[in-house]
Amino acid sequence: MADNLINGKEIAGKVTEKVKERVDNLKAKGITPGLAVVLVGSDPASQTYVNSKTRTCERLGMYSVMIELEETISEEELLNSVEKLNQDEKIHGILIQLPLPKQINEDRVIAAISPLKDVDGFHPVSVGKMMIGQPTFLSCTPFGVMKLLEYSDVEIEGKHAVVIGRSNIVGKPMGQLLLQKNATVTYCHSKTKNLHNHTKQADILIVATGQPKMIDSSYLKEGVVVIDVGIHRNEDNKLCGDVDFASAKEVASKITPVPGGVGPMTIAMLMENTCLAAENTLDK
Ligand SMILES: NC(=O)C1=CN([C@@H]2O[C@H](COP(=O)(O)OP(=O)(O)OC[C@H]3O[C@@H](n4cnc5c(N)ncnc54)[C@H](OP(=O)(O)O)[C@@H]3O)[C@@H](O)[C@H]2O)C=CC1
Ligand SMILES: Nc1nc(=O)c2c([nH]1)NC[C@@H]1CN(c3ccc(C(=O)N[C@@H](CCC(=O)O)C(=O)O)cc3)C=[N+]21
Repeated sequence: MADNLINGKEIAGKVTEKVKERVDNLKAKGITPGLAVVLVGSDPASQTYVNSKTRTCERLGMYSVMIELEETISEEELLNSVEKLNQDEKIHGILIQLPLPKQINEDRVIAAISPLKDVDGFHPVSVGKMMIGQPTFLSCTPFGVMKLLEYSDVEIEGKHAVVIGRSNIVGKPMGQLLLQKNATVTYCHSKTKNLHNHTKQADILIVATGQPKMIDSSYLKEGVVVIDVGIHRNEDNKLCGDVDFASAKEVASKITPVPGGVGPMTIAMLMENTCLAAENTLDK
């Protein structure tokens, strides 16, 4: 049943094509959108994402720098690097790859990013604006999921959307964006009782639990749209999501795979946000 697949890779390609046009327009005006990716330590998974971000920048003709810092760096040193990037006119977007090592307070580092360059949408100013429906940088993963739904002609208004997960970067903003499109939203999390009862009511189910293959067809209503945000790499280097794809695809009307679902969209939205950050400097 390949026909119920939501092809994130393909949709991300369409999104980045549009970004490319905007990049070309900006370049004609003398501005090259620039992204700085800060990577602390050498976690191989993080390295993969970071490489793919800088590669996509190159493909779109954007400027990108990768700043690699030692695992043992102090919070103060990291804050100094962030401040330098805040001041750097060639840099329009700053992404600090999470998680950070234990000695560093993530909240303080995120708060140090200029909200004008917060292309991840993690800064409290961006989150606050999103909550009250003002234009701002939206967190790339939930923003990417909204784009996936839009491109796949999934109706949201009046539908029951169930979000499993309530992290600040995925679950929480995800529910808000669906609410803004007039879905009825239920949040589930690790303390939720009778998870099946909630998920069985979902017309749209967003899974961001960080638990490999946790959601199988027993959690699903026939015809549900399933979006799998999860990403895990197993022993033999194969990727899987938080959804048991083989089981869920038999019941879902539409479903995202892993890889090739939400992941590529996260990167596409990061490019769009960086382009927007560069466009915003024109208005000043
Ligand atoms: N594709 C992409 O671009 C991205 C993918 N990811 C992936 O998405 C997934 C979620 O990421 P993230 O939000 O950062 O993860 P977190 O670990 O921060 O959050 C997981 C959430 O799931 C809830 N949860 C955990 N176990 C259960 C359970 N058994 N039943 C119900 N709820 C549960 C937790 O509840 P509680 O709050 O009670 O602890 C928590 O709210 C991960 O697999 C991650 O790798 C993340 C970012 C981007
Ligand atoms: N500040 C910050 N911002 C992030 O957006 C952020 C972060 N930190 N920390 C880690 C998570 C994870 N994340 C992914 C991005 C792309 C893919 C992606 O493109 N995945 C491909 C597969 C890539 C592969 O082959 O490994 C796919 O799903 O098809 C996955 C995961 C962003 N994150």
